[in-house]
Amino acid sequence: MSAVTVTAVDRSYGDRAVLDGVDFSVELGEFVSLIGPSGCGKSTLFSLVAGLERPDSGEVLVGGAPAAPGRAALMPQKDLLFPWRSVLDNCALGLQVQGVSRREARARARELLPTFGLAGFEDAAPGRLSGGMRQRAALARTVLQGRDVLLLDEPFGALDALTRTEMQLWLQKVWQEHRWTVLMVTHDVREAVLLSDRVLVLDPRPTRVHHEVRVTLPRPRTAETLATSGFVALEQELLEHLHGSRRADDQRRMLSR
Ligand SMILES: Nc1ncnc2c1ncn2[C@@H]1O[C@H](COP(=O)(O)OP(=O)(O)OP(=O)(O)O)[C@@H](O)[C@H]1O
Repeated sequence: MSAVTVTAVDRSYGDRAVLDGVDFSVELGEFVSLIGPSGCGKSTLFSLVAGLERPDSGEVLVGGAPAAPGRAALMPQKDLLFPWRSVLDNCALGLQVQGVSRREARARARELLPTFGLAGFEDAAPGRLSGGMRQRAALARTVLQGRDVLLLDEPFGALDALTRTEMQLWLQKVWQEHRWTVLMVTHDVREAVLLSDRVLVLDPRPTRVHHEVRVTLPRPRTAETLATSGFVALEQELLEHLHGSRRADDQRRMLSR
């Protein structure tokens, strides 16, 4: 059984079709990335998998059952840490919302924080953390919810290039240890290849998956992997498909004028 199955999903807003026949699946413990141009419906797709919205037609299954709130944990683009709560209390929040007592939620968060490089920062206010640390805290809060699937929406988009690479390598390490099932949206082709088992390219307006790349590069992938011919070839293949879909999108827009 797949962790996530999206079958023939359509979604429109008014008379505007955003998703049209989207099909894909994510296997248990797999790391899959979605890439596509801005505004192509990635966040809409995430809302459907998170069970926050329903498709007009088609089916979204998480763990074999229809998507519903509470099956997948969503880490939004902005970290949304509350400035007035400590790092520990921010991380515990996801569990408290599920009805876990504050004491128990804090204990579980305290246990996990060292893995996320946040030992010693439990009582700090989020404002004292670097950008990378804030993202690790937001990810800890997401992971702590103990859901079947993690949905990461451009988790490192706001970080500088050096911190971003560090965070990607760190995420790969903790993912290899824990084997969460991850579906990640990113605009960064390099990030997608570095982290994923498979990368799906979305063709916009209306959106569907139009190309899939399987990344079989051995793990752990390192900073050196980025320069290998195998890595560069995959990056190139994805860029060609991404630009191809962008060109097709421009043509469609020209024709509809
Ligand atoms: N609630 C809504 N009502 C009307 N239109 C919407 C709604 N939500 C999204 N849209 C439209 O659907 C399209 C897809 O939006 P969505 O946010 O899913 O794209 P995205 O790929 O996540 O964008 P980005 O990469 O910029 O974050 C956009 O054109 C957007 O304007």
